[in-house]
Amino acid sequence: MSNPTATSAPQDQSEQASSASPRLIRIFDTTLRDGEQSPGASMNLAEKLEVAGLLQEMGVDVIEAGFPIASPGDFASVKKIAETITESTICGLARCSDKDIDAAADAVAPAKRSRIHVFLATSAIHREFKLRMTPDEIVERAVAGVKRARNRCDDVEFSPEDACRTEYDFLCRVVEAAIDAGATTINMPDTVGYTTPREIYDRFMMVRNRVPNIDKAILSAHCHDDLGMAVANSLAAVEAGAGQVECTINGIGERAGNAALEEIVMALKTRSDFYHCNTAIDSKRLVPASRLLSKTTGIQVQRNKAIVGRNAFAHESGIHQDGMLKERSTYEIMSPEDVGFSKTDLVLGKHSGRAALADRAKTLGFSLTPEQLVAVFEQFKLLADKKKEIYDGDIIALVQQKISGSVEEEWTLVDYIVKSGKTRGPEVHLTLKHGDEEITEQVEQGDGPIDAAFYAVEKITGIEVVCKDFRIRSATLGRDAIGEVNLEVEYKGKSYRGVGVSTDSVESTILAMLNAVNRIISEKRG
Ligand SMILES: CC(=O)SCCNC(=O)CCNC(=O)[C@H](O)C(C)(C)COP(=O)(O)OP(=O)(O)OC[C@H]1O[C@@H](n2cnc3c(N)ncnc32)[C@H](O)[C@@H]1OP(=O)(O)O
Ligand SMILES: CC(C)C(=O)C(=O)O
Ligand SMILES: [Mg+2]
Repeated sequence: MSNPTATSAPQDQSEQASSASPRLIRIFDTTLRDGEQSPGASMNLAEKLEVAGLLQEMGVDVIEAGFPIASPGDFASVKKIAETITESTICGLARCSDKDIDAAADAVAPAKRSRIHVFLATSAIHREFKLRMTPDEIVERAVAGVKRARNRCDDVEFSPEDACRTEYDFLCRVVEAAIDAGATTINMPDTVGYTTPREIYDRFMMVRNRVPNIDKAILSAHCHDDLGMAVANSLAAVEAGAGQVECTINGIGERAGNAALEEIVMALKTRSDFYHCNTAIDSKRLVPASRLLSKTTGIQVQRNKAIVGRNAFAHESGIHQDGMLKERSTYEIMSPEDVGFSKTDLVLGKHSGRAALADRAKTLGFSLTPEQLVAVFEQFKLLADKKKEIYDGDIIALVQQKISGSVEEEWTLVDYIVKSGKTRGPEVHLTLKHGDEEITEQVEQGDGPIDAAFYAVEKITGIEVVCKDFRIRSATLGRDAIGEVNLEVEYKGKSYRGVGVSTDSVESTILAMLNAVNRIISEKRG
């Protein structure tokens, strides 16, 4: 069974690779079949049609629309997709059994381009324990299945299930027989996600070198993610000459899932210098497709999921943000627009630095002086220690406090303790700083903790005011949102403003009050 003409260099059987033109890798999407085998991922007909429509728009070469014998609903949806989708090949799965193959053939018949995918396990474990068949019976059954499918459709894919745990000699025997029987694509699945990149590379090369009629079929990889290597294994198969990769949106699928389509596509695109391959996929549709599938199945992707996760193009650390602002390629190997995100996200948080803060403030319409930036940054870090994420509303509040509230800080807040309850009056223990001196007062009066905080500030600073207006608003959403206090006080017939922001509304009040007091003092001094 050796092939004397085979070379050891990877080459696609469908389109000869040349150093000048990249090799086209066919994308076979099985979201609607293997993906749907994911517990909790069942979709109804309308949902499947919507997903199939997006897959077509995206440029998927083959859509495996379902397993028609599985249920009348599966049959109906494969048929409807076959009637509706015109650009992609529509494929139906079948066991090597007459009724499966006939159902698949009937379901895909209306398609402009159709494929029947027959499979039969070949590994010793599956032969012995699941199918209870001898190797000869397997070959005979595979050949009969492929022939029956080929009688109904010109495009027949055969999968020796569990190929990656099948003995080399037997795998070659089955593959050769299936191609002789009319299979045009040979898919060698890693059904249980067991193989490794180097091993699958060797297996694909071995089949290409030893199966004499291998040039009559396209080789395909179908990898599962049980050990987290589905994408790496698929790409290793491509390196070994596979011309088709089977994958799913978001990597959904049986158990730990299949190779993620978006990762395969972007790896081939981003590293075209290495793989010298491309696909027909419009990568800008990857994020919309991911979102549609999550919405349809209710299965969300994790934030740090490659390509389509919310954090895939988000940077929080100051050093990275600074690099990104100077030159994007310092920390990004792909552009977010290329996969369908609107832009890079420089998330402001406790790891951010001045460069990102200044940039965000500028985007929000504030041009900060170096001194203002230092002051806002100090407040920002204090806030970031309290809050998980800092939103634009938080930044606006902080900047406004520093810009509009900017006044020499005669009195500053050191600390406060508030006690209050339904059955007891408020009690505020407040410490303020004046020059080098720290002054503490305990106040037990007022209609509530905010009123008591007012009294405490008045008592320590000796400045008694009449409150004319007091507004508190949440600067952002969420339980940890910062509260912004804006107040207007009257002192000796004149009005003064005060602004304070904090995640604690009592602290916002004290800061706003101190801001007003400092204005009064500053005006007194002229
Ligand atoms: C690796 C994969 O992803 S393979 C695809 C897996 N997907 C699914 O199974 C989803 C849809 N499946 C179903 O709805 C059902 O399993 C059906 C309708 C296909 C079959 O249901 P049932 O007839 O009740 O059989 P059941 O599922 O219990 O067992 C599978 C039978 O198929 C046989 N079988 C498994 N693979 C093949 C094959 N490729 N060719 C022929 N027979 C096969 C098994 O040996 C078993 O036969 P047995 O009943 O004689 O022991
Ligand atoms: C049906 C086959 C291709 C399969 O899904 C697998 O082996 O994982
Ligand atoms: Mg599978």
